[in-house]
Amino acid sequence: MSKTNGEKRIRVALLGCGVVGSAVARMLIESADDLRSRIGAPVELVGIAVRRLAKDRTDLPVPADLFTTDAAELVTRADIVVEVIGGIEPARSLLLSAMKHGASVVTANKALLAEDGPTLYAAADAAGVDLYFEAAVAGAIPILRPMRESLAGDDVRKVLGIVNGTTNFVLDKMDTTGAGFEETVAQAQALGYAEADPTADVEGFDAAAKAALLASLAFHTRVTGADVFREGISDVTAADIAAAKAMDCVVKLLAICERTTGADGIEGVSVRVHPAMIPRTHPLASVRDAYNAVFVEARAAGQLMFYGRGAGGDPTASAVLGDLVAIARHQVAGGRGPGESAYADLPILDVGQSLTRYHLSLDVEDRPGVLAQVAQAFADTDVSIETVRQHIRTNAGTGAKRANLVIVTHTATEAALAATVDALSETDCVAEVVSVMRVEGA
Ligand SMILES: NC(=O)c1ccc[n+]([C@@H]2O[C@H](COP(=O)([O-])OP(=O)(O)OC[C@H]3O[C@@H](n4cnc5c(N)ncnc54)[C@H](O)[C@@H]3O)[C@@H](O)[C@H]2O)c1
Ligand SMILES: N[C@@H](CCO)C(=O)O
Ligand code: NA
Repeated sequence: MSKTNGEKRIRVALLGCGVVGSAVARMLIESADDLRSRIGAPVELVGIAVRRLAKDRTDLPVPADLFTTDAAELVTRADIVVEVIGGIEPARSLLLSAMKHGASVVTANKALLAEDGPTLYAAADAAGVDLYFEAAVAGAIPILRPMRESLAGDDVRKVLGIVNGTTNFVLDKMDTTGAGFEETVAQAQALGYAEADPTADVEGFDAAAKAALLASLAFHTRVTGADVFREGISDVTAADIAAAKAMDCVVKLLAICERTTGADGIEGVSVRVHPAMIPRTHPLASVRDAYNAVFVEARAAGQLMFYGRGAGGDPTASAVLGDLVAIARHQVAGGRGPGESAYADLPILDVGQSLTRYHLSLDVEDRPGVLAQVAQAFADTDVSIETVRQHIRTNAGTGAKRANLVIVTHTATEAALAATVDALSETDCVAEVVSVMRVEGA
């Protein structure tokens, strides 16, 4: 902290002035009086690092001379550095330099934290400063601080969530309006939900980074984005959405983090992100639009649910400002927030050991013995069938008949199901395994 006219003030440097950064700048300026009262000292925005000075930012209530392209210099003269640039570099170097110069850090950068969080925690420890990142997971929803603080005395067993607004928006629109995939992704981008490169959202990288952060905090174990089994939604078709509807289900991109015992008897952490069918009666099915929701199951607390806006400038800025106030209070009153907690150091379980139910759609011949052959492929690979439905289709030209078989399994391991799919592909009456989707929450 520095002093002006004998009054302590907290100098804030903002790195990045995009969707989130501009909302943070606006809130810092417009709520200055309230923030001062809540913190016990005034907060002064001392600079905003941008890539181009020439851009028109006259809509922001910020003096033009606060903008700079020299982020490296800016981080050396702040008490709190807020990073909303995104990406690995230069964000990481800037944050490490900020901490070295004594600043605490607020970041919304899940990609960086999921790749190299321990380096940032170590730098925060070495400098005796705070590292807060509530905005990095599920935007406005308070979920990381509840995990780091409120649940610190409990034993978290499972975290199940919808943590990507863009994909939820896309899947919801596909379900309710029948709109196409590309069209809804473009809409999500225009609304400020999607990342600059929507691949990160659509292919599940964004959700995987968030799952890694949630699992690390929940299970006191280092989990990186690369440890997370990941499938995105780009292969989800209108037929999958219709198949889910026929089962009274919806398709959601889920992040699933579990502390569980694998088939080999070893306790570990299972973290996966993939699309799954969930029953329409499940609370997560009613998470619409770009909203996010996270379920937490803890031994003593039981089930908890966190719900709200997971993306967008203002909601994300709300989480950033919350962190900023927490840190500023520490700077006024002394003390630090929690650092890294990775003492449990549990192994990351292979995805092959995770258990779920599956929905399979098969294109098969329509002749005697087909069902028996298909059932044999399941029996041989130790996967138990729960239901089978068959629809006969007649080719209008040739009159030839084919069947579409829809099979839902009982709970099976991912490894066993993969073996079933291999066996089906080698069964001569099966023309194609059209789709395989996991079924959760039933
Ligand atoms: N948009 C959201 O809903 C949301 C929600 C939660 C977290 N986040 C995270 O917040 C961060 C920012 O996201 P965003 O949506 O505001 O992105 P954005 O692309 O709108 O903004 C990033 C800004 O940083 C600027 N920038 C890039 N490199 C820079 C540099 N070296 N110096 C100065 N400025 C630089 C870019 O020009 C851009 O204006 C990301 O880490 C993102 O994952 C975003
Ligand atoms: N692109 C992200 C922003 C929030 O991290 C989403 O769609 O949820
Ligand atoms: Na959050």
